[in-house]
Amino acid sequence: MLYMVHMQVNIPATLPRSEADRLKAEEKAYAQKLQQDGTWRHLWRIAGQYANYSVFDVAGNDALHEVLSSLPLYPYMAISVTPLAQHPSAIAAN
Ligand SMILES: O=C(O)C[C@H]1C=CC(=O)O1
Repeated sequence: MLYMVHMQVNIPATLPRSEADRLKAEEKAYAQKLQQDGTWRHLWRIAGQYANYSVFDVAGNDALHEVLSSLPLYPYMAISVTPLAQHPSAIAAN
């Protein structure tokens, strides 16, 4: 199943820079692994925001929750999820 996910990152100013940098590096490595294995299909920065729109391809709600809650930056994210269905006028099979 495909899900569009909006992630807004809110790292508190009280978190030490070294810890924030470590979490960002771990997040990048994990995000790239998930892109390589096809789970994280799209990752787009929202211009002007520390936020992204992503598309995930996972088995269902529980699998999506497992992936999202495993993200290193998860404790500092506000996440919203939109399930996607096929559009009858789409010419591409997704
Ligand atoms: O930067 C972000 O949007 C948050 C998160 C998503 C991928 C990644 O590397 O960090």
